[in-house]
Amino acid sequence: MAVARRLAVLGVGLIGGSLARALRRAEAVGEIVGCGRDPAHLARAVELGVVDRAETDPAAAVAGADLVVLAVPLGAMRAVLAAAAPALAADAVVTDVGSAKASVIADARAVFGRIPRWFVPGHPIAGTERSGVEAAFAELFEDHRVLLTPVAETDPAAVERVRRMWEAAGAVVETMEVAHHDAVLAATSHLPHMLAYALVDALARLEGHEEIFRYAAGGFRDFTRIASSDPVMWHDICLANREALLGMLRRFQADLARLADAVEAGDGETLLATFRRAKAARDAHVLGRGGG
Ligand SMILES: NC(=O)C1=CN([C@@H]2O[C@H](COP(=O)(O)OP(=O)(O)OC[C@H]3O[C@@H](n4cnc5c(N)ncnc54)[C@H](O)[C@@H]3O)[C@@H](O)[C@H]2O)C=CC1
Ligand SMILES: O=C(O)C(=O)Cc1ccc(O)cc1
Repeated sequence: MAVARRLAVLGVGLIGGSLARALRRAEAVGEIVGCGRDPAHLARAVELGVVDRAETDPAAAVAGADLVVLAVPLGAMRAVLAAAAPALAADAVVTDVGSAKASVIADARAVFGRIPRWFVPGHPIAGTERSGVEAAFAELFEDHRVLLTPVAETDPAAVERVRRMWEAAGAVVETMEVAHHDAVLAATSHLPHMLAYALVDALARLEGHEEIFRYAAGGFRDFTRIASSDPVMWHDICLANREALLGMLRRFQADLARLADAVEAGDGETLLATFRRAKAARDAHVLGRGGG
């Protein structure tokens, strides 16, 4: 089913590239125009067949497009949207894929002086620790959730178009209130990334860290995979979702301090109770066992 005549993807990396691949595979779009800063990366995106045509100027990329996806790091959203704004077609629907939503909405308000009715904030809850167009694949969003966070000004017809786009890419779309989205993602995604980065950094700064990493077991690899994620992207997410993330970090600090106290005091009961609670919660909610 066609979702766009011409799709413009601003930022042809892991997410923009995967979306382009998925929509092409579904034969859901006519032409796909990619936009980025680096001509070499763009040439590669064309060579790989991810986009049909590439532009380094966002205005040139969105000209004549009826669907525009902003897929740049959060810190670049405002500048890219501002550069594209003068060339947006009257019938264009614009959406984004940023990992935090209030900041992108503030960016749209800053660029247009209000939240445009055709702007639909969105976030695919799917990704990997890799980045760049080489890492993009069409199946990335299959059976994964995409959260759309429309505001009072958003046109329901625009939300519907973006919903159809993600469904064509194989995703399951839900809507969520903006602040709630940012609070939930701070807990489930942003905090875990901070913990993985902090753990690897702490160990990497220990004397003899080569030996420590050499003997790291599977659990360490599982827990720290996401510390290989792009530092600039995560710098941007932390700063864009500061308040919600800080709340989770402070809460976690207090819980970790309680665990340290239990270790210091030899308080096995507290340790066992914590581990049992965590195992039951993970088995139920993450593994889907035990009625989660
Ligand atoms: N990586 C992930 O797992 C997920 C990322 N996101 C969000 O998706 C967005 C993109 O992330 P990825 O695709 O992972 O990053 P990426 O690094 O793979 O791709 C970003 C692309 O944007 C381009 N870019 C950066 N600054 C630019 C600028 N000023 N002007 C034009 N192009 C620019 C880069 O050259 C690159 O091609 C971010 O906002 C991120 O928060 C959302 C869900 C998952
Ligand atoms: O690699 C992983 O496991 C991720 O958690 C990917 C991811 C990164 C950022 C998002 O906003 C959503 C998903």
